[in-house]
Amino acid sequence: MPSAVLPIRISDLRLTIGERALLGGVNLLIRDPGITVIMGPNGAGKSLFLRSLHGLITPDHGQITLGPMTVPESRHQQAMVFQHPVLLRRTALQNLAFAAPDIAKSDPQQLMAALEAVHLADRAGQPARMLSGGEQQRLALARALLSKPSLLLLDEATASLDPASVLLIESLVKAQSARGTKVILVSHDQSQARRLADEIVFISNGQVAEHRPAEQFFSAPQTPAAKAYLAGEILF
Ligand SMILES: Nc1ncnc2c1ncn2[C@@H]1O[C@H](COP(=O)(O)OP(=O)(O)OP(=O)(O)O)[C@@H](O)[C@H]1O
Repeated sequence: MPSAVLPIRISDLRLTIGERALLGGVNLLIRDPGITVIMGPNGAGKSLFLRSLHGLITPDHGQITLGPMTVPESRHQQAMVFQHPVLLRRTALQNLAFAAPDIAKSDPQQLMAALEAVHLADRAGQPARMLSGGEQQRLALARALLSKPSLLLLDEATASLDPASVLLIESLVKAQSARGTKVILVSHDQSQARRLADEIVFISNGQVAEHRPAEQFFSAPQTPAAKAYLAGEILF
């Protein structure tokens, strides 16, 4: 079944701070389920864009609709994972219980199952903030998935993890996508984007420069900015 948040329509999204247009009129139509990877140089506006989708930032201008919903209306169907997870000073299990009090009351076994799914069942009673970076990120993902989101947003969620942790998170994200959750993730990691992406959105200077199927983007990028980015040339 297609995700309830599709299609995602973004029209003329603008955000200016001082004299700088950080988002300079983003237009994008995401129709397809699967995994959309957002790429682009540092400072291009990828995080601002993702945060706008999640309602953490209100742009000055423009519209976002997700299926029939506005951002506030779809918010309870969305979950977001950040590069640096924010966890409570409680155990791993208590972090999940706090995020999902209804489940904690009605079906606490589900919380243990969520920990098992991210290979953290044996860490249930440990303080979350004492877990390693990779373990904390797995816990953040388990927390995000508890709500069975229609839209999962990840902002460089694997940027500081070791290869095994990266692959585990990727496999969980792929499995969630296969269950019908629309996934939009920001990544600079070209190998990761090739492994995960159905399509690529390339953002440059606060605008969408390319939006194409992943294999086409990687084999024949169209814009000078995307060509330079993929070639590892620094863009300022
Ligand atoms: N609250 C803010 N006030 C002023 N400028 C901001 C603010 N938040 C972000 N910016 C600027 O907006 C630009 C885009 O930021 P954003 O975090 O979206 O970039 P990004 O594409 O995610 O970059 P990176 O790949 O480095 O994470 C950057 O130049 C950043 O400095």
